This record gives sequence, C-alpha cells and structure tokens, in this order.
Amino acid sequence: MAVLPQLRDRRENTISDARRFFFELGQTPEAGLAPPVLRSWQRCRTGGLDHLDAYLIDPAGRAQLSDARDRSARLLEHAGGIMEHVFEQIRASGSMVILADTRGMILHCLGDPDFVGRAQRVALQPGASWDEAVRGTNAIGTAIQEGAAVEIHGAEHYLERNGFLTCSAAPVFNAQGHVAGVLDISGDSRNNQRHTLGLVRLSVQLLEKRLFEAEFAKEVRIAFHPRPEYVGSLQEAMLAVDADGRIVGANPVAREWLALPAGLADAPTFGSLFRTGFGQLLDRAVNAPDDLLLLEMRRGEAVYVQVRGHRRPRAEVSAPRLQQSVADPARPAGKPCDRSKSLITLDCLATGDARLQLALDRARRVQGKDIPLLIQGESGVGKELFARAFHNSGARNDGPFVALNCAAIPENLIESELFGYVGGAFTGARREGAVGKLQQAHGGTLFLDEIGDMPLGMQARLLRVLQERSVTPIGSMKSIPVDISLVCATHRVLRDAVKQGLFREDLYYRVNSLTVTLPPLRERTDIRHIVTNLLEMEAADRRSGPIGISEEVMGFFERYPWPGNVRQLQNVIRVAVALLDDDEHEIASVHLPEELFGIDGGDEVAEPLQRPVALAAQAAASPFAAALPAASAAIVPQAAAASTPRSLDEIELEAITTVMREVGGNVSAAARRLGVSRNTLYRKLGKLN
Ligand SMILES: Nc1ncnc2c1ncn2[C@@H]1O[C@H](COP(=O)(O)OP(=O)(O)OP(=O)(O)O)[C@@H](O)[C@H]1O
Repeated sequence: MAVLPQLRDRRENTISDARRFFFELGQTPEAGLAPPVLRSWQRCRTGGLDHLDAYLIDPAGRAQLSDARDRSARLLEHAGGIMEHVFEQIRASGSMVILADTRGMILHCLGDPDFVGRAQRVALQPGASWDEAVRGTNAIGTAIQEGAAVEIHGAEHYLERNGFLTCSAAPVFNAQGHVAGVLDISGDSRNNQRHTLGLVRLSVQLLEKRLFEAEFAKEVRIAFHPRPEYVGSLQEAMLAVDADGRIVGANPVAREWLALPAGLADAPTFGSLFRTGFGQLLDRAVNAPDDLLLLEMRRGEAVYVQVRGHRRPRAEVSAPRLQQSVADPARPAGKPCDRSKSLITLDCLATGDARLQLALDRARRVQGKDIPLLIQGESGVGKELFARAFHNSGARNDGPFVALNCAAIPENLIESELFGYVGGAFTGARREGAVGKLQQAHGGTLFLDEIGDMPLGMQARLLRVLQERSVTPIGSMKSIPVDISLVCATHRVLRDAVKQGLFREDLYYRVNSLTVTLPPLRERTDIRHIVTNLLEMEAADRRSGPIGISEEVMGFFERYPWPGNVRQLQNVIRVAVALLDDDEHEIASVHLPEELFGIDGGDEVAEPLQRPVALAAQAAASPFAAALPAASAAIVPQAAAASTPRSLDEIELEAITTVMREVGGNVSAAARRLGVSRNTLYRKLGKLN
C-alpha cells in the first residue's frame, strides 16, 4: 500500500526543515529525524563528507566484484531464491532488490527495468560500494553501521543527489552474531510502500534461518520458544550445540533473548542456560523425536524445545554385521541407513521390490512441489513409515512431522485435535487452550492417516484450510496462516467412498494429486531384506550381539501370507527375539509364536499352512514345509518323494502318529510341528480314532 500523499508531504517538510538546520545552520535538529538517521548524519559530517558532493566513485571492476562474490558465496547461494521471491512481490513498483556484502558492496540485484536505469546514475549497481563513509546516509551502509534494519527515505539520504531514492535495508547476521551482508529494497521515493521494511525484515529472517541450517547441518540444533506454535516459525530461537554441549552458533532471536555476545570466545554451554543436561535432552529427543519438550531455563522461564539433527549414535542403531545362518541378502548400493522412524528416508525404504520402487520414484518426483500425496495400501504395509520417509527426504525435514489417525480418535474430538482451540472454547477445554495438529505441522508435514474415515463435516473444514492455507482455532476469531505439506493415507478405495457419498469429491481431488499404492507384504519380493532390517533393529535394541535366522524360518516367512503385513512380521520377529535365550543368536521354528500357525487362532490364519501338511509332516515334521506351495516342496527330503505312492490319508496317519510319539502325546507341540491348529489336529485325531 502506498503512503498517503498528505502524510508524505508532512514527512518531507519536516525533513527539509531538519536539513536546513543541520546543513545550513550547522545545528542538530531537535525533531523530524529518526535517531538512526541523525546519528548517521553526524557520522558523515564527522567523516568530512560534503552533502553536495556530486563526484561518483566508479563501481569495482569485474575481478574485484568476483572476489567479493567468492567471499560471500554462501550468502549469495541462499539469498538467490529469496531475492527472486521478494522481487515477485514488488515487481512493477519501480524498485529493485539488492544484496550487499559486509562492506556495503552490491553483489547482486534484481530490478524493474525502468528503475534500474535511474539507479545506475547513482551507481546503485553490482560492484558499487554503498558504505556509509563514502555514500553518506543510505539504507545499506547505515544498516551495517547501526547493526539494525533501517529505512532511509528521500531527503534523509545525506548526499543530495540520492534524494530521489527510498530504501529499506536489514543486516543479515550469521550464527556468530556478525553481519554477513545486507538485503535492501530501493525504489523511487515517490512510490514509497509502507510495508517494504517489513518485507525486508521477514526475508532476512528467512535467509538467516537458511544460513544457520546450512552451517550447522551436521550439528544438533535446538529450536525453542515460550509458545509452542512459534517453534518452527521464523520467530523461533535456535542454537547449534556441539557434542560437548557447547553453544557453537545462535540465531539473532536466540542471541537477543539470551543476551549472547557476538563471537564464540565466551560461548556458554547448554547446561548453563537450561536446567536439563544436554545428554538428558538428547535421550528424551531420541525417544520422542517429533515432540516438543518443555524445558525450564536457569533464569526461570519455561520454553518449548525441539531437537533437530540429532541422530542416535551409530552403535545403538545397527548391530554389528550379522553372522546369519542365512546369507545376508545383498543390499542395494548406497549409504548405510538409519532406520529409526524419525530419520528414515525414501532411499532406506528401497529394498528391492519393483512395485515399492515405483511408489518411491513417483513420490520423489513430487517432493518439494507442494503436491499432496495420497498413500494407499492394506493395514500394516508401512504407509505411515513411507509418509515419514517422504517428509525426512524433503526440504521440510527440519520442520515437524505431525500425524493424526482420523479413525482412531472419536468423531467429536477430531475437530479440536485438528484445529486447536482457545481457552474456555467449550466445556472440558483446557484453560490455556490447545494448539491443533494443523498449526503444529506449520513448516513441516501433516500426515492424516485413514483420511477415508474422516467425518463429512470435518472434511468441509479441512478443505477450507487447504484452500485458504490458514486455520481458525475453535472459539477464536483470528485465522492463523499455516504452511504445511499434506500427506494422507487410507486403506479404503477413496473413489468408492466418493461414490457412496462418504467422502467429498472436492476434497478427494485436493488430497489425491498423486497416489502411490504400497504392495501387501505377501506380494513383495524383498521379504528377506525386510526381515534382515527388522532383525538388525531388534538386535540393536537388545544390545546382545547379532541375531541370525535359520533358512527354514526365512523360507517360511517368504511363503506365509502375512494378513497383518509388515506390522505382523515385525511383531513375530519381536516375539521370536524375546524368546531367545541369552546364549541363543538364531531364530528357529521354536521361537515363533503359536498364533502364526493358527494354533489358537481361527482357521482363517491356519488355513494357508494346512494344505501340504501330510507331506511336510512325514518328511521333516517341520511346520514350515506346510507353508510351501505343493509345487515348491524343495525342503521335503528325497525319501518322501521317492517312496511308494500311498493314499494321502495313509501319509497323514503316519505323520500324525510319528509326531505324537515324538512329542510324548503333547497335542500343542504336535500341532506346532505339524503346522496345523490344535483344533484341526483334534479333528484329525478324532477321525483317526
Ligand atoms: N520397510 C519396513 N521396514 C521395517 N519396518 C517397517 C517397514 N514398513 C513398515 N514397518 C513397520 O511396520 C509397522 C507398521 O507400519 P505403518 O504403521 O507405517 O503401517 P500402516 O500401513 O500405516 O498401518 P495402518 O494402516 O494400520 O495405520 C510399523 O511399526 C513400521 O515401523
């Protein structure tokens, strides 16, 4: 919005009065000048600068400019995209966006062609120095001198020839508290825009955040704020902490808040600022990686903290190389993977199944493009893990990953969970209110699991949020902007739900820009890889050395139909590992839970194990052979195949009596060895009797 003409005239009159006082009478004007401008005029006069000076210093030559750009390479790299974005906002307003280095030399600018010509007449162009000592009061040089954002309008410029400009600039601070450069928007003073300084400030905060994250990508970063909704925003305070708990970097918010001096010489330790030890915080963060932790500062306030960039020490993540009885399947080439949920990436999920690979490739293509992803698949196939990996592999990986299972919470709570509420919004509401998942996910990813089960009324509200990109908590009149990447999952066919009137068509198109379908475990060709990975993770938790698996069990796993998909497999492995004695390091048939063979379950689960039972039992009394399709009875010993043809009933009788004898008449043990449920075995025994 342009400044009202009357206001502008009034401002210009007071400044011209101030100029007369200062330049003609040599006095200090008592009013009409902002303190930074007055301080700057005084510095210029002390430095012997003539306000009528018309001599233009030539911009630096190409080599000098290139050296300066090299010195500020990181700044330029991160500022480029931000400057383009800012330029889009001010396009056609007769202005330009400028980036200058610590000495005020212009490194890069983007401008409207009509204004660029005029700007060049006063050397507002790459290579020119806008150091206050040579150009007098100007936004770039004065922001450096003042160490703060400034706006220098028209006649506030010290040199008269610059009076046609209006400029807003803010210094960019690095993590050590030193100025790393300046971002400026300059334009014709007649087109002064009221919000320009705000735009510059915000853009600088974004630039500082990117510089900080790039500099400390390998360090643990602690983001904090007294209000949880500000963690993840540009207003959050951020510290980088080394392995010894020393603060090695702080963003300007943290510096101001903690009154940290510039430089690193007297940097405090984490423990001197917070009541919780750094190691203790990391332990809590590993167990609750996406949560905001409430910490008390030594000086008394409580703040919400999010730990970023913390990885579980390697030794805890993956066990030493497994000496498995099954040859460890070759892993796809690439970096070793950290498979903890908080760090898993799409690359880590690629374990060789072609259909999964297709889903991974498709998801990678939309990464960073603000396209909602819909993940379909049966329960337990790994939809949530996929969503986390999608988040962790993208540019938002430092932001929060917030999950909400729409089927798991009562219908009347979904609204407050999603949108949050202000204190006293309804009976039973917490006095201090609550931040909804949508707001919590700001700057990161919101994962809506079982979106197909979301009530219709809620669908309409969610649609509005996605369209308007803002959320209004229950009981509030204020809408809060939210920037989220949306990932949804469902085991339903959403299109059918739309046809049945259970899912809004407009929301369907919103959430369904790209759909990926994860294959059920029984159809995957990489079960060996998954088993190996799960075993590694269990071994790491058990901390008692590597765990192997017999070929027999692995073969069974590859053939079992896994109605509960990876979740079921994971549980089976967990139970098997728990059943291992301390000196045992290999999972064998005895470690598998009975339910797997339908012993205590219904015939539904047991059924796939029953088909070749007689052959398998006779051959090896192995429950795993039972899971083999008849055509692949590779583990059935030759003797069985070569024996004289007999009726199936005869073979079955012989198998059952042999096994019953071997287990001393224990029906449960016999059923387990035969690979049938206890009920089935009783039935068969009844028939035999
Ligand atoms: N490739 C994998 N490797 C290791 N563990 C996996 C893999 N895929 C899934 N899991 C594990 O299986 C379990 C189920 O996965 P997840 O919760 O992601 O499935 P889901 O499809 O979202 O299930 P639901 O539909 O029931 O919510 C989780 O504990 C997850 O960590």
